[in-house]
Amino acid sequence: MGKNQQNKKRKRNNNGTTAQTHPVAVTTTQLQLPSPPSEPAYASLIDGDDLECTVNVLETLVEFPEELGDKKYKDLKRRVHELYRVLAEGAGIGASLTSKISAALQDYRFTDALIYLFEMYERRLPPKLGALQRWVRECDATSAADGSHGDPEAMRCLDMILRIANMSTEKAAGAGGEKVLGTSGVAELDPAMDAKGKGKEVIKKMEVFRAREPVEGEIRIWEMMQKGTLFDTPPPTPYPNFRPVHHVLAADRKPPNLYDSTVYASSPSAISLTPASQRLRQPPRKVDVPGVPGAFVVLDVFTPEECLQIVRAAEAIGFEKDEAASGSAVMKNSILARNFVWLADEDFLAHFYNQILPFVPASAPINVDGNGGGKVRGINARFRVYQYTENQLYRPHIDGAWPAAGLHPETGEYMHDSSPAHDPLWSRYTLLVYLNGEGDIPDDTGCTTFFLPSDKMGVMEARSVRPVQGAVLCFPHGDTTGSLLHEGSAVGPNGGKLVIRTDLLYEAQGYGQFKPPASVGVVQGGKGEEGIGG
Ligand SMILES: O=C(O)CCC(=O)C(=O)O
Ligand SMILES: [Fe+2]
Repeated sequence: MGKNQQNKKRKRNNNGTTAQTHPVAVTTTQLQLPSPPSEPAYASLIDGDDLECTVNVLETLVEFPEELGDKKYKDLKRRVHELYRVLAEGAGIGASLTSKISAALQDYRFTDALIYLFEMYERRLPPKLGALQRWVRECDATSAADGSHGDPEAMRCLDMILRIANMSTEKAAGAGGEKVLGTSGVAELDPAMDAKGKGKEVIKKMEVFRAREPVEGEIRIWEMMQKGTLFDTPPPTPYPNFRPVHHVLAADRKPPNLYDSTVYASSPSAISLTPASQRLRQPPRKVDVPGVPGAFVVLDVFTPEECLQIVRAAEAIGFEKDEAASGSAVMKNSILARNFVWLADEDFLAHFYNQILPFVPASAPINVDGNGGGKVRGINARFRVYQYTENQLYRPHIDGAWPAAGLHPETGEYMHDSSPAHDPLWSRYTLLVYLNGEGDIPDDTGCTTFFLPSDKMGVMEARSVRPVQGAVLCFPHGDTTGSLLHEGSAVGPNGGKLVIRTDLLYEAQGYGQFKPPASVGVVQGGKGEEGIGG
């Protein structure tokens, strides 16, 4: 028995009971006859020596933070993180600020929101991922097809939200994260800005990133769709090797939608994969996205012919419209793409996974709260194939984590979360497969654009990635360290963009109590939910 446990036992034996008290009515007379407790009230739950010992440990770690790199502190770090949140929320500061920020954003009171956000940032109060995602959605700071960005005040709020989201990584990342810090350890407001944050450019547009220059052999799928040449002969109905496995009525979607949603499962021969010997450009290779930590493109994962087959299936079966019917998801001015929800078959998934496996992180990063660390295990079978036409976009958001969708092995029933309880899988990275590229999308439009805090408070860097046919863009999402704020930027005149969104799955078992927040990953879906859990 350890010293502290012995102590605890000794104290209990002395009293005969624990010091736990029950609420009793107290009269003035009783108050005049105090019997001072021999120990402070916390003795009932935490032993005085235990407490002292804990304080000592924490003091030492504050003095020697490099020690925290050791794996043995995983549990401690997680608990401290939870304690900090409880403290902040218990004092009512975090909770009330969170709701004030939400209310201000909902009412377009961006200046008020900015003040509360700055307070949250200065106090270093850690918000929950769900709150961050909601705020980002409420800013609705969408840019336009001409490249102009959203309301400058909304963009400034986004900038502050990003800095709040990055607080824990700044501390954890040391030098790597320091670029957003001012001399006091907290980024400072730019003196050139007035109280409303006006008088400065909000977005610093960086050069568009091309993972590769245009090459021979690209298939202009959008052009074919426009010209009516996607199919040589009218496609058969029902479309071969695809079958509906799940249908949700518009009103039952979360949040309610104006349109129903159907999931179509493919069978193994649905997409015929190009034999290795006939692949013109291989093998796949990885290119990091400059200035966007954690984001990279894997080129030539799919051939142009494979991309074409996917779009043919989606078009023949039908892209569905997607518009939230009520609630805050009825967004202010965003125009959303249409989508086709495809539950990919094992063969296709295995091919996709093998193509990207050499380039993806073998294990998920461990967050400051101790979550993460699970091994990479596969790709989420639930694909959302999106089709954006001119001016359509996907407003800025942070993607949420998702479970592994699949079919029940015996009943064949669609399961939103198909991984067994003893071996849970959750996503950690977003995968975006570009089905078309340069030839179909007018110059520098229709990119996936990341927003990052610059070294000036109130100014964000916009870093756009140009779609390249058959390439896959990968980046961290959910509560993974370094989750990235991004948008599907508006497509220019006469253009069309086709892209698949899915996720990279990691083991969640045994790595903290990782579970996505309630608003994330538990919704069934289309784009309406994406602002929350996309
Ligand atoms: O279309 C894009 O470039 C981005 C799509 C996206 O962010 C998503 O599906 O989560
Ligand atoms: Fe996204």
